[in-house]
Amino acid sequence: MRPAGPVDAPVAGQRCGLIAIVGKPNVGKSTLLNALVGQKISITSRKAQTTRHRITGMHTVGATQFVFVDTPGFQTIHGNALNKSLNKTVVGAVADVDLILFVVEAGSFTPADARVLALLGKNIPTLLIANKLDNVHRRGDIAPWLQDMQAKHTFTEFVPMSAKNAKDVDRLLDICAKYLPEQSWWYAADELTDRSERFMASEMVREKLFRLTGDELPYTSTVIIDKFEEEPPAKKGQKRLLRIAASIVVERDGHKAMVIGDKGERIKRIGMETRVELEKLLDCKVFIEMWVKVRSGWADDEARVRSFGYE
Ligand SMILES: Nc1nc2c(ncn2[C@@H]2O[C@H](COP(=O)(O)OP(=O)(O)OP(=O)(O)O)[C@@H](O)[C@H]2O)c(=O)[nH]1
Repeated sequence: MRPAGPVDAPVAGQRCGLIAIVGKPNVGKSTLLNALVGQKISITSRKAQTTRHRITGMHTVGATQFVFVDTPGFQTIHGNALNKSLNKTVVGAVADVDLILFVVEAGSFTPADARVLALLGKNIPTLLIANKLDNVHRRGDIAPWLQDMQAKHTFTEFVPMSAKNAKDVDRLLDICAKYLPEQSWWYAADELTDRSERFMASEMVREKLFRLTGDELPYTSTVIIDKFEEEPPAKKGQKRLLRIAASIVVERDGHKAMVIGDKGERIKRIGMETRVELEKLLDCKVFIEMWVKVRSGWADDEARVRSFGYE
């Protein structure tokens, strides 16, 4: 998982290291990653289990390069092939990092949180991120809750915060910096992610899909990018053009109708919102075509899960 080596010769005073963000579904891991990186690189939604891949996001400030890994929310309820693959990703992500951010909702600790915590070794410094503090109205309740939490695991520090509050996020970056070893940076200072533009496009479609279908569509739907072609700018001063064709794969005909929406309204909107955000993120013009395909039982079929890129 660690990159092969420094991009440049060692530079005195530089710090660089890996930070894993772990927690049960929906506690705000992707929101936190985006805030820490300062750009939207990981999708978020109100629906649990939107994140399926390990995403590396970078943030370089001063002499320090933070390299973040986002993990899928640890899923223990369903034992299908997709979920087994998700769980393996989480265990792999925490084995080899310099710091772990264990994210929970402030004031809450459920059996699902406990199952994730049980995966974390004792040797890697772990911060308890008590997120969504803005939802806690009785702040006095937090101190006794933190004491209970210390009895569950030896956390190096407690960080009550809100991933939506910029000051809290800056404070967390300062805290993280001191856990990173002195070594040369792995990436250039302006790199934000090691995922490809093609991957970012599929994630963006997936986010719009989840947001615009509300709770109706099961998380077993997925997105495949069938075409991703780049054309250089036609004239100087213009932007390059990306031609993208994306398929939304669902399990049933009824789900297909849901994604398409009345007179195709919903799929049109998914395409339009994806285009607007991708144009901003990738600084280019985007032309996107969308299709909906039905492949029943794909989430239960291990070979298919692999062929869709979930190892
Ligand atoms: N009020 C409040 N809401 C938050 C905060 N952080 C995240 N959220 C919301 O919590 C929901 C889940 O956030 P995500 O970032 O998608 O959660 P996740 O842990 O990555 O979820 P999975 O992908 O399911 O593992 C979204 O609706 C966020 O807007 C916070 O600090 N305060």
